[in-house]
Amino acid sequence: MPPSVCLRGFSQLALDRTAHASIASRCLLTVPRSSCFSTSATRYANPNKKKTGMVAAPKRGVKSLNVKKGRKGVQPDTGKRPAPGERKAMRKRIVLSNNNALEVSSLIDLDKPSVLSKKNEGQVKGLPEEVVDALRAVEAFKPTQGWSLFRRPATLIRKETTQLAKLIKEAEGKGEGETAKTIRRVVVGERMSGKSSLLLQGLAMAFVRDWVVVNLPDAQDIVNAHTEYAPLPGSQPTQYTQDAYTANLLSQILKANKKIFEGALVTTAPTLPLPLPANSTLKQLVELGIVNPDASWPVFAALWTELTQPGRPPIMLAIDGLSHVMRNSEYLSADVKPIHAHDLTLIRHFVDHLSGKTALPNGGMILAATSKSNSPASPALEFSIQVAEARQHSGDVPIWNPYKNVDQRVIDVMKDVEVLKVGGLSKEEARALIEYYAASGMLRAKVDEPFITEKWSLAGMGNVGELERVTVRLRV
Ligand SMILES: Nc1ncnc2c1ncn2[C@@H]1O[C@H](COP(=O)(O)OP(=O)(O)OP(=O)(O)O)[C@@H](O)[C@H]1O
Repeated sequence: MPPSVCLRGFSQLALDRTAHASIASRCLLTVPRSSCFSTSATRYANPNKKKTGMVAAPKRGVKSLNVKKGRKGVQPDTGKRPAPGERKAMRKRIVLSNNNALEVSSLIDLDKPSVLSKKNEGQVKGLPEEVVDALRAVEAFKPTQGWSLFRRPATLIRKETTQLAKLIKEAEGKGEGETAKTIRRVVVGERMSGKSSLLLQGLAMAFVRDWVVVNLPDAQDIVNAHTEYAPLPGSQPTQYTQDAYTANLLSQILKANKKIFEGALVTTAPTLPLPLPANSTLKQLVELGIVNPDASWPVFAALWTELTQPGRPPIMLAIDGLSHVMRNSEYLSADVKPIHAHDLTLIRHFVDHLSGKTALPNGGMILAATSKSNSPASPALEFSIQVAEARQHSGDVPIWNPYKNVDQRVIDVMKDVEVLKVGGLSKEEARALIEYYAASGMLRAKVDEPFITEKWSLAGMGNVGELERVTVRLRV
């Protein structure tokens, strides 16, 4: 008698075989001529015809399973395309309020009697609502600046702001024995040191003091060949007008200075290509150029003549991104030669004032800001700035390398312009700004001496843009 273990083994084997047989028979029923457990025999017997045989090209418009275009799983973008100009509008969008920030109850606005006072130094001051509107109209706010972080626009009055305020006072010439002056300055400094913001503060002070403000918000827009241009008839050497840009500039000037223009009558007899009714106001004159861009340059010239008549307010003429206009523009002349930026009428108008060739009889300021983030190379401007700095600090005046070509037109414009250098904030200024950030609820940290010292050092000894970045933009 075989042992029971052997019998159990045999019976199990028999059961398995019957099971295999039944599965095999089922497989044979469904897939004849192919084995369930090994496909190799079948594969060798029927080699894949697709690899060797010809496949008809997929028909156009018919989705073929065998033809896949692009990466696997990537769906074609069927979203709505942005309308022309929509992306630029988004990029240039200015947000001046943050509803999540707290209202700072201690914030006092700048006002006409005290705006130029030295007492404001080291304090954060609010910009009055009408000044905010005017600054917005002249595109003084930049999308890269931190306005969208706070409840409403406010700015730190730093020592450079006080210097600028002193110059504005000097330009007004309202003190005893003083006369109105034309002050010319170029704002220079490190990247994000607050040059554009200082220019904005200058414009704000001018608005508060009821000056006429003309701002060329971004020099790049004037020279990058994005706007139409045409030679000015009778100009020698040829100058070029930019009608669309000038008409838009006139509309910005009108929005920002509406109150003054509404109350001032045209006193000269300007030569215009279109008739102007008798006893028109400056507002009507400007509107003529806005509605008829072809007449925009003669209207701008006529407006300037009007503004320089005796008894008119002082003028603030400003530009941001100076290096863009201190070189050739992107425009080409009729003989396909680059047009120098100084041959564009608007820029010519600006540089004539910056160089001191034309003065402002009622006083005022020509203010230009350089940029370190968006500035094309202008060796002549950089050299002129170095010379001006050396002159002001009685240092060694650098000498131009005689083997290098120089843009003499730039050197001539800049030859006696002074610079206003924007440095780092002092610790007291940094404290005032950090305390304002904390009061706005945008900084949730204990503000004490070690904290201020740490942030001031992290910001490269008080670089205001870096200070903003390491405190409120990073959310410590
Ligand atoms: N007086 C100020 N009060 C408050 N914030 C300021 C002040 N000045 C500058 N800032 C902030 O510092 C940042 C840099 O300022 P701004 O854009 O004026 O620098 P910039 O020197 O013009 O820079 P760039 O060289 O890159 O053109 C901005 O976010 C701005 O909000």
